Amino acid sequence: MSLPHAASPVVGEVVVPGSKSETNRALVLAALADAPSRLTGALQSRDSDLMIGALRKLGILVEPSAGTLLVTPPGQFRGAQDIDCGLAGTVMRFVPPVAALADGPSSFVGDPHASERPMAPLLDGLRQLGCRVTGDSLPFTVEPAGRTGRETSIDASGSSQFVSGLLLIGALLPHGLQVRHTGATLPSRPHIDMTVHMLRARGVRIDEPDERTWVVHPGPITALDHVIEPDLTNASVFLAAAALTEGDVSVSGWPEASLQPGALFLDVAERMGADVARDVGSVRLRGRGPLRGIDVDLTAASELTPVVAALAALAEGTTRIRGVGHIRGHETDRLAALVRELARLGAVAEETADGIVIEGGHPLRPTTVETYADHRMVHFAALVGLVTPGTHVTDLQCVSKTMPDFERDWRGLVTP
Ligand SMILES: O=C(O)C1=C[C@@H](OP(=O)(O)O)[C@@H](O)[C@H](O)C1
Ligand SMILES: C=C(OP(=O)(O)O)C(=O)O
Repeated sequence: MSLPHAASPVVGEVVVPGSKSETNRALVLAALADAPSRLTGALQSRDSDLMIGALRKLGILVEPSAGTLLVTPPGQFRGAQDIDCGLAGTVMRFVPPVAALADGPSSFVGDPHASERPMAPLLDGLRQLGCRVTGDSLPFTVEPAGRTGRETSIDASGSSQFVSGLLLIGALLPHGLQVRHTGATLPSRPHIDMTVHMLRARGVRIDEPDERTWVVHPGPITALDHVIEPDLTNASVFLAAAALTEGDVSVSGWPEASLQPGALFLDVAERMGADVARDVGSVRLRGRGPLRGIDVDLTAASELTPVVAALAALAEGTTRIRGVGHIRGHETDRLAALVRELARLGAVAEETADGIVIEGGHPLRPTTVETYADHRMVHFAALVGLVTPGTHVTDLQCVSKTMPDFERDWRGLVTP
């Protein structure tokens, strides 16, 4: 599948769909709440469809109604077989804890590569709460037997989603829940903060006695109608197009304050030399000539790595991305995938223990970029393709994980 080349600077305004992270949390919290909730602006994509499918199997009612989703929790969750997680981290890490509240065992399955994604710390956490769990990666089963524990100690250096998944159900456990992170590093902290924030907004009391401990007090999760923000990590792809082509792109609906780590892209782009104007309700990025390589720690926002890697390959000088070793466990081993595809494009890049170093400024040659079923590898390839005519991808379909209309919106922006 060929990707569009930008014959002139990319200029335009884009509206991106709802945040995957917020949508899937809002769905789970609505399922756990004490009454029905209405979600507005929810993402419609493979990951949100998988979340809805998984929750429906456990007995939750999700009904589209006038452009919103009405979510009705069941009186009692029911155990279910073959709950499909696809390749969605939020489904495989957030739904098993919900299944731990069901009336019987549940089993979970996923895409072939999903079995490579780390699960053991979350499943250990459920075991510490008293569940019987078979398996340490997909497929696995969760049996709620004897769920009386209150304290969990887990190593969440592989994914912040282990912490978020447990926190989501904490208030509904008889004695609440304490989660303690034992590992040396903790990625994607803003995503944990998003979980805590959304729980607090629903009346849940959570203490954070130190940087690695969360205490959730028992009590109801109050139903809340929720308006979901646009997905800022997905927005970064469109903004990056302006950075690369001396263009001018605005994203409307940009929240004034957001816990999404995608918002950190604006700082990265500024440091690389783009002009960013933050206005009320929108953000505008203008490219101002060649970008420059930077040394950047993306521990908090590792989702941005493929986009930043594309900019780095086309920037002057060296870019070092640190703090993202755990993305070897994302949709694919993203560090290996990026290094391999950058080499195929003629760029110079190497993996480090916790990231990637990319030497910019080497002329890229057109090639067919392998996507490894990873939506963000399509974003990477699309950005390279803007300035490298003849770039193709093996599979565009995988963008449907979070942005089914990516191809339409991208072509609409690049070749209006
Ligand atoms: O909780 C979430 O919604 C997410 C947390 C992060 O996971 P990791 O901590 O595994 O990076 C992020 O990369 C992922 O895309 C979404
Ligand atoms: C890591 C990602 O997804 P997931 O929610 O499947 O972990 C991502 O979207 O970049």
